Amino acid sequence: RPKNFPPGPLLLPIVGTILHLTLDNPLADLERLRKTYGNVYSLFFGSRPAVIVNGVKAMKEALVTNAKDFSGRPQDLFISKVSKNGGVVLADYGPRWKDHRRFALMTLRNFGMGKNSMEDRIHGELKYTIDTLEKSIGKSMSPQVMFHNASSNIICQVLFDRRYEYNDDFIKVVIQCFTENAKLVNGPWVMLYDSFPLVRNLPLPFNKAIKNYETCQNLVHGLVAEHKKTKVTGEPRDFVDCYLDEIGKRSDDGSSFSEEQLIRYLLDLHFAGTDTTSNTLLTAFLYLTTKPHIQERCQEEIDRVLEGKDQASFEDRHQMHYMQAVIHEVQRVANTVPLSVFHCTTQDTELMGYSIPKGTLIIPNLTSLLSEEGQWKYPHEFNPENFLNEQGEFVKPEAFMPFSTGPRMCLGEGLARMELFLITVTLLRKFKFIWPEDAGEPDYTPVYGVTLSPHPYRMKVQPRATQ
Ligand code: HEM
Repeated sequence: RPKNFPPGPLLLPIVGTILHLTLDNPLADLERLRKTYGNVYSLFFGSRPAVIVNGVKAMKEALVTNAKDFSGRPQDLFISKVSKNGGVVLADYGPRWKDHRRFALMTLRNFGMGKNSMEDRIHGELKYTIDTLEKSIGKSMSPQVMFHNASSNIICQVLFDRRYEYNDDFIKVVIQCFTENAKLVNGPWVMLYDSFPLVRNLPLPFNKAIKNYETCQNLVHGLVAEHKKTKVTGEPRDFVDCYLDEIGKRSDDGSSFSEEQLIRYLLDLHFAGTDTTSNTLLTAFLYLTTKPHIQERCQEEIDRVLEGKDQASFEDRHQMHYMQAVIHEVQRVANTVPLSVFHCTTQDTELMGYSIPKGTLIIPNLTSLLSEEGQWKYPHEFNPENFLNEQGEFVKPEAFMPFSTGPRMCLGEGLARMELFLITVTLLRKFKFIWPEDAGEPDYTPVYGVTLSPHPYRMKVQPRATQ
């Protein structure tokens, strides 16, 4: 370890500290190491040094106070190879990332306003979700495909101005690729790829992720080609049109906006906006279905606040303290992006008194915040009281950072929060969700990957008597 580098377990030649991790799910090991070495410690993936950042204090010092030093992205990991360093999620800290991030935030904001607002798009998609659930009344159904397609369609409407039927081949292929890659990318084979350059050319399972990415790239390429044929300059229908207009505007200044970038950017946004939201919704309905007293209390609040209204609006959340607490508690236990997206130091820097050289891999362990002792009333159980004060009002503890923090924080947070609220409230208002008698004990342990997801489950659906 370099001088004054964060401590960590014994380093072995060639393997580094990799033997301290269970490669198919290292989360429990990372917690065990935090207990031994403190909130800032180091690991070596082969010869590559990494610093694991845990707990609110260290996370804020790194990602907010010293944001500039800690906002890079490593450029030589497997995922960067898969996406050929394009897009925004994995772009290194610098002008290309900044320009693209600003552009996406502005475009998402513009599509959030006006007549065909984001709320309308979400409610539009909810009609199909409701239809799917109505067809399942009296039977037990698996909600996986439904929630993946709903989240995917909401972002597809913003990106491509279109939605897909739930059995459409395009969307089936894309979602299959996304869900596979979400598990491959933080999985054991990729960990080996990132740690040991010698294995990179072997025909190991990580090559499937590259193929999946290429498949999606080709499909999206077709959509961009179609847009180019039909678009009218200055009258953007969606994100693709806005970006193509932007390429036109910036054609002379050596800009980083290009069609190749656009395709990777679309895949980034589509993936980042689908797998995360749908896995959080799956977690929400797993808990709501298996904890009927919580479901009923949400429904009482929803009925009271929405009495006489056709549909929920995002503004209604301010009158729904309990519902808000439940959704946030779902996000806390869902821990959907457990190790965030890996960061990297942009220059030699310091963290909690330790020295960290430029180029060090930084792993923000968001898991450590979401169950940090001292930050939560009930860190290790599902309990909406974690977000309620003595008066029963909704409060958000500072350790609630499922979207991370600082300049690289999730740029889809606003959209994701709106989706989670409107979808959960609308479905709970209309239906009662029941855990099937023959389904056995619910399994709350998540399946590990770059995103965590619940194990597949089934639920029964009944129309609500009040509807
Ligand atoms: C429950 C849903 C979601 C969760 C929990 C989540 C969480 C995260 C996290 C932890 C990061 C990494 C931040 C960092 O590196 O510090 C991230 C980045 C990102 N997310 Fe989300 N996300 C969600 C939904 C969305 C949606 C709906 C979109 C699409 C609009 C989106 C787009 C992005 C993008 C583009 C980045 C990269 C930002 C950058 O590198 O500058 N996310 N998200």
